[in-house]
Parts: sequence; C-alpha cells; structure tokens
Amino acid sequence: MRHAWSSSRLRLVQVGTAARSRTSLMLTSNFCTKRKKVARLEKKTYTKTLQWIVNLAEQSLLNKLIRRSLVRNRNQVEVLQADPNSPLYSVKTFEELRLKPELLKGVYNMGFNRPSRIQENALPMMLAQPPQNLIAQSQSGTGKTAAFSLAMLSHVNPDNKWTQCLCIAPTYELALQTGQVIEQMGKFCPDVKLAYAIRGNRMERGAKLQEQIVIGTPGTVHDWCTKYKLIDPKKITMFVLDEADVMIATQGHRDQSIRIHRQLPMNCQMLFFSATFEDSVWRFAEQIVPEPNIIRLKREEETLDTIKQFYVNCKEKEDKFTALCNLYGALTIAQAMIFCRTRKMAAWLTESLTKEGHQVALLSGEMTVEQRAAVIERFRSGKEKVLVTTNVCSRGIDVEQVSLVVNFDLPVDLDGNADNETYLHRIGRTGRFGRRGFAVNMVDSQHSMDIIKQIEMHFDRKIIKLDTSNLEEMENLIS
Ligand SMILES: Nc1ncnc2c1ncn2[C@@H]1O[C@H](COP(=O)(O)OP(=O)(O)OP(=O)(O)O)[C@@H](O)[C@H]1O
Repeated sequence: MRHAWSSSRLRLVQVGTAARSRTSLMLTSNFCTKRKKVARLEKKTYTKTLQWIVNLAEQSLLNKLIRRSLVRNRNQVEVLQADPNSPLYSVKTFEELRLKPELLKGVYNMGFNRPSRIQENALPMMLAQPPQNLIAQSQSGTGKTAAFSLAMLSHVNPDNKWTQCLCIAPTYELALQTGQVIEQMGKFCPDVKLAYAIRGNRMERGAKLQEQIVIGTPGTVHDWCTKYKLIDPKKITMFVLDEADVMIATQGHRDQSIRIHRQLPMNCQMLFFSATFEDSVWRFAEQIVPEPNIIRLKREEETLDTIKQFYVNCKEKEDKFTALCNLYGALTIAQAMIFCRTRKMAAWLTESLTKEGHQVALLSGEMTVEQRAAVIERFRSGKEKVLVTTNVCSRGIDVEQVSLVVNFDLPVDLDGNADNETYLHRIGRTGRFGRRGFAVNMVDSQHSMDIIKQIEMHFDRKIIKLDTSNLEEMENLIS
C-alpha cells in the first residue's frame, strides 16, 4: 500500500490532462455556436463526472486504508493490552469492574474488549462507596473520556429527574465529542438523559432540567446554574473536570470553573482528568480537591512509544511545504493534522495544499463555534484528509484515523520557550488507543532547534532528525 495516496493522485493528474486535451480538440474542430454550447456543456459534465470518479476512488482508497488499519489496530491493541508496560494494559475485564449490564452492553457495542490501565485503575475509585475524589493523569488517547463517562453513567439514579453529574470541558467541540461518547455508551440506559450546556443551546429560564447528566463549557454551565437556574448546583453529586490542567491554569476558564465549584455541596465527588499536569497546576488541583486519590504519571511515561517523533530542518515556509509534500510521497497517510502558529500561515498552507490537490479543511479561532464543530465533523467522517489548524483543537479531539501530526510551527509559550503540554496534546491527536502515529516538527531556526532540545529534555525522549529529500532514509526511519 506504500505510495498508494500519491499514485492515486498521479492517476488523477494524468486523467485530467487527457480530459483537457480531448475537450480542447472538440472545441477547435467546430465553429458553430450551437455546437460550442453543446461542447461547453459536455466539457462541464465530463469534468464533473471525472471529479466524481476521482472523489469516489479517493473515498474507496481511504475506506480500504481504514479497514486495513482497523484490522491491524485490533491486533495491535490486543498485543498492547497484554503488555504490562503499555498504558492499555489491564488485568481485569469490564465485568470485573462491576459495570451494570446495560453499560457492559454499551462498551461492547462500541467495540471495546478490555479496559485500559486508566479505566481499570480509576473506575473502582470513582465508583467506590462512600464516594472518593480523584485527580488522574493518563497519556492522550488511552481512554480517560471513556472512563469518566462510564463513571457518570454508573453514578446517576435514573429515577431522579434532576441533574446529578456535571462535566466541564474547555471547548464547545470537546463538550460535543464527550457528549457523543456518553450517548453511545449509555445507549442501553434509556432512562438516563444528557443535556448540552453549550453556546447556542437556548433554554427556558427557570425550567429545571430533568437530564441527569450535563456536559458543557464553563461559561454556559455557570449561566445555567446561576443566571437561568436550570440546574440546582446543591444537587450535584459528581463533578468532572476534563482537561483539568487547562481549566485551572487559564484565567477565564479558572474563574468560571472555581465559581461553579464553589456552589457545589461539600460532599460532591470531584474527578479531575488530564494527560498533562504542570507541577504548579497539580499542586493547585490538590488544594481544591479534598483528600484526592491520585493517579500520576512519571515524566518519562507521558509520551507514547507508539508515536514516533521526528524533526525536519527547513529554512522558509516554502521548504516546510516541500518537506510536507515529500512526507506524503513516502508515507501512507490516512488523515493528518497540521498545526500553525498564526491564522495567516494556516490560510496560506491550506491554499497551497489545496492547489496540490489535497482535500484540506481549515480550522481557526475566528470561526464561530458551530462552524468549527462542522469542520471537525467533516474531517472525522473522512470528507477531508488534512486538517490545518492553529492551536484551537490541540486537545482532546479524537479522530482515530489521524496517522500524522505536523507541527508546521512549534508550540511556544508567551516567553518563547517550549510549551511542553501543548506539544504533548498536539502529538496525541495521533496514536489513539494503540494506533501507530508519526509526529513531525518543522525546525526553521536556531530558536526552534533549541525548542526541540527543550522538549527532548523535558520528556527524556529523542526526537529524530529526518531528511525528507532522502526517500530511502525516510522509509527506513519511518517503517
Ligand atoms: N477500553 C477500550 N477499548 C478500545 N478502545 C477504547 C477503549 N477506551 C477508549 N477507547 C477508544 O480510544 C480512543 C481514545 O479514547 P479517549 O478519547 O477516551 O482518550 P483520552 O485519554 O480521553 O484522550 P485525550 O487525552 O486526547 O483526551 C477513542 O476512540 C475511544 O473510543
């Protein structure tokens, strides 16, 4: 299957050229206006049909890739789940975690066979009686969302028609995605209902919600609790903070989250989850969560072995673009996510990739949340194979088929130092639940080389140099 994508594009170019010459022949051989009109129409139909065939071919190629990678991945997950060194390893089965039969049906229906380590360790703590608080860290894509979704679905009493679990996520699209996981998992729990506290979801003021679980973003959840009085915070018995580090480290989120947190009853169970926790953020989390159980990774465990990390030396943005095209020539890439620092760069890259014939989606901060969610949905369904973005979706977004993440610009903090947490979240968009993934960093200056060194030191993990003009070397390194 190597080169499959590039060879399909080659065919597309050849067919396109043939089509152009045939149509131009047809046009020059006929001087009659009517005939010209017909010819124009024929050309249009011909081009449309061609485009349709090409789309179909690409779609079926992608489907084939997806099917192959699903089979390969099923085997890979089974191997990893039996390897005590893998974060997917577990000793217990879902049955042994004492999930209700309808939830067991839900997880098996989603294709899960065994729990991952975080699920195996966190679920007993989250379901213990009396309730226990938890601050938990686990590598990206290892099943944290699934773990706390199961905890909420297990926790609620379906007979009580009021909100009992509150889950907060940092972005609209992440709240939607988590909501979809809860809905899928709770498919066989018809009496458990879920409401989305996200922008645009208007509710009647004062009409108390009957949904037992509410998932939302901090601002809207806060409004629903205080301004609209849709939720009685005193009746909340489980509070989940997803991407907890960013929720307590970024000013706006922290203020809202703390305001919500203050209204909850003293005995409300607190569950904080993230793949990353800077030391200071961890200390702060421990201050606001009383007597927590703690699941914490060692620094060197934070990166996943299944994601291979590289850097490529490039001078200008044009070199980065060429390197990217070379990568496409050498790798079989189902879907890719590319991170840029500015909207301008993201727009330029999107245009350049589109001109090259790639199906590209652009996601950036100036879009409305609904537009952003629609772009992610199209990408998730495979309509676009490349997603170019600024930092807006570095966290949490779960698209299984992403096999390549490119840092077109490296993530830096306000002082220009390496932003290690963002780096980890970005590369974690690939290598989901045991899948293989590649992360490629474009290095365009001494400063960005220093950042690579900082990242290497921070995670104690080598980032390997890749020469994208040397196909043979590249194939050896990435195979
Ligand atoms: N036990 C399991 N067996 C098989 N697949 C699973 C299991 N648990 C979760 N998954 C799948 O693994 C993928 C990643 O899971 P999830 O999104 O819960 O990870 P996460 O740790 O929350 O990731 P992130 O840190 O990026 O937020 C999802 O596609 C999910 O459906």
